[in-house]
Amino acid sequence: MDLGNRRVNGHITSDVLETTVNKFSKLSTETDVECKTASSSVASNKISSESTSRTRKQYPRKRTEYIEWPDYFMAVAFLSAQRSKDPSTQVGACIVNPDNKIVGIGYNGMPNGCPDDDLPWGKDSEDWLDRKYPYVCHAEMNAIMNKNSADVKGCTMYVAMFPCNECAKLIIQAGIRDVVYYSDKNRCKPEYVASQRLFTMTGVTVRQYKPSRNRIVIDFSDIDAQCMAAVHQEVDGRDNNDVS
Ligand SMILES: O=c1ccn([C@H]2C[C@H](O)[C@@H](COP(=O)(O)O)O2)c(=O)[nH]1
Repeated sequence: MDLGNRRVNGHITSDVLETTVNKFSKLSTETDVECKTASSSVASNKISSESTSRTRKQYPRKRTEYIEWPDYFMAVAFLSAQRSKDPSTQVGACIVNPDNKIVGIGYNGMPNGCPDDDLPWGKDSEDWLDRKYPYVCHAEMNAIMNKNSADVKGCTMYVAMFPCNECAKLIIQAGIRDVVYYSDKNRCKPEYVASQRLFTMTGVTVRQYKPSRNRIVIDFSDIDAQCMAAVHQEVDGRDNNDVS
């Protein structure tokens, strides 16, 4: 069945989904009216007025403060960045397929098996080998390497920073077609000018993310405040016992 879904940047827009849902609910209401009309020939006035009110049933409306797809994916990238141990810049990336499924997440960090404490995290040492740059894996690279699907062809990458030239190469080679970034603070540096060149040549679309809200707060007490209070009580109790 053709649901009439429209895609923007490979994503089904929520307004289209809503229209589709409305189409379906209209269809079921019309069917309902037909059934009621047939039965009304044998029913009393009372029954027919009951059925009219039933066809106008008002369901509780959906929640409207839900986060939109782009905010959701960028927030996942930002949350992932919080895993980074880089003291100056934390970057996160989230790869999304055309069905709005997340297929890879990554943040900047040292390669697997390299202890975080044995490598430098600074950027100013005189000796290049004593800086973080030769060692750290970029968020984009990690997101691609961490993919949980066969490939990431035709996907969109949401990333906290405009990708550098090395990441641009990886993005292109992996078949990612769209990049949505948040910060462009480095864009005038040569390696970022190079990435823009590569993206333009290969037709990878790049756009800056404009958040529809300033903050997305994760509050563990949102779902079950009582549970949260109980957990705190338990932790406080344990702390008090430790002291005595
Ligand atoms: O496209 C990029 C560019 C950089 N990163 C990472 C690499 C480093 O850990 C930091 C940059 O450190 P600065 O101190 O800001 O020079 O960001 C990345 O993941 N992706």
